[in-house]
Amino acid sequence: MNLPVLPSILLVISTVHAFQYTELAQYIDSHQEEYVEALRDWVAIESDSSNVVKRPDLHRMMEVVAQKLRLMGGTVELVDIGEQELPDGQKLALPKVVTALFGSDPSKHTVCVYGHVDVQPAKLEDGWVTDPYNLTDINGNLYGRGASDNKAPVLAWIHAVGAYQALSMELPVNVKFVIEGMEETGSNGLDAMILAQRDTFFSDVDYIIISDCGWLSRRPALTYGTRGNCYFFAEVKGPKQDLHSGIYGGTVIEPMTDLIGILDTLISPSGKILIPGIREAVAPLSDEEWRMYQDIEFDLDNYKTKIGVSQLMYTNKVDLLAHRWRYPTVTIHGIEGAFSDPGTKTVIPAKVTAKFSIRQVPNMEPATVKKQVTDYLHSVFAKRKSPNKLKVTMVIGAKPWLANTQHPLYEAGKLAVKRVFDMDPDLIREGGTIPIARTFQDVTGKSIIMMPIGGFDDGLHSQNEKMSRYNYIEGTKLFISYLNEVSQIKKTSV
Ligand SMILES: CC(C)C[C@H](N)C(=O)NCC(=O)O
Repeated sequence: MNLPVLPSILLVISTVHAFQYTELAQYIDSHQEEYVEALRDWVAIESDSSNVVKRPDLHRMMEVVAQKLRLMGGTVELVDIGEQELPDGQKLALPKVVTALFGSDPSKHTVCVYGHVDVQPAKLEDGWVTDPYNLTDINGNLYGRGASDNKAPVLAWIHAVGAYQALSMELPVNVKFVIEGMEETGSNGLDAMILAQRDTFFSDVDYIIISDCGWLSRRPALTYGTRGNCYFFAEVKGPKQDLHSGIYGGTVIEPMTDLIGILDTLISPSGKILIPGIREAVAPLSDEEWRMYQDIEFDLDNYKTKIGVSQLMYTNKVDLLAHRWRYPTVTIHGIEGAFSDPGTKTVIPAKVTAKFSIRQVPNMEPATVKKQVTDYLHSVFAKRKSPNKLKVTMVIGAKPWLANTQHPLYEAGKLAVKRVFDMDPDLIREGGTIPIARTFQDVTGKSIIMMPIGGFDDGLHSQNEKMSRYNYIEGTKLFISYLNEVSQIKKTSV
């Protein structure tokens, strides 16, 4: 006799959800300026994790995050993750990791949102049009270091929770946060913290959500893979101090010449990695992957124009996407000790250290890569019969991460994107690295989704990094909607 009532109950439930979203979305729109101001405050903190001089700013950044979450009534902790040993042996306190909890209803799913608030270095003289630490709105784009990577996405998650609270709406899931301050330099200390808290903080976490990446185009995306990264220092040491190149040039075997010589053996001009064993380890591209890449809308000419190059390494879409996402590559980032100021100093640098990295993909193993690179560089160096000394160290060894796109987390993501943007998302991989993604997966055994809100042209790590207001604000609505969709996932899904 109760049966006829059922459809009207369903109608009521779905109406309530639709109503909630509209109200929440309106709330977000009407608080847009406040959110931009919050981002301005965060961008103003020079939380550069690679510069030891900026470490006090980084500590302050973590305090600011913790305080914001405390003021919202979260259960917040600043977790001490110990010290970092610098190359000269000096010890430096790592920025504390902020953990927070909103809600602990055992009948609900618990999601853990991971993000970071440290940034890459940025100086006006690098070619920024605006002060990198003064958020500047130009035509709806918010320029500032860390705006997209990853301060706005972290704030968007916090604001999504805040909107539910402000409207006295119950959060559809329990929400935990893990916010760190060392992502850009390899997430030092975070692996150990996750391992230590596996059976406490992480024990009731069902799913992990990361929003530390970007869309491929103007279409929203869900990300199911990231490359890892092995970062190396190769130091060549010669004379006891720098020398005049006129007085001594031609008589000494120069460290820089040795270094450039060995660097030139890492990768061919056409992008072929020359270190034995690296290419052989890579999982072959499957037919299914090929089809997925083929189906993605991606304009190579537009890509070329955006980054300002006349020619790309590959001329077809599938090859280009595959080499961006799921093949390794070698990048030489810079040489410490080299003369790089304006002017014409005539010096023979006594000690030079090259910094290069190799992006990792399945089935590469950082420990194996470390040995392959070290052995190879020493063998190439030996052939030069140089009296100089070579030292190779791997300073970051982050593994790649790959998710199952059939998991209900991705279905929920598609529904949330559809609701907010009225279109289906691209399913993409990311060429960059989120060092902790794989650790989360291996240590907690939980499923992860990456839900980017950054634009395809945000200029991460580059001059004039930005986050558009549109992505920031609509992204916040996406997170609001996603929390609701995740709450609908059947409790049995791992
Ligand atoms: C696009 C990346 C995944 C963003 C991430 N925050 C990052 O920059 N990681 C370090 C890296 O070098 O990839």
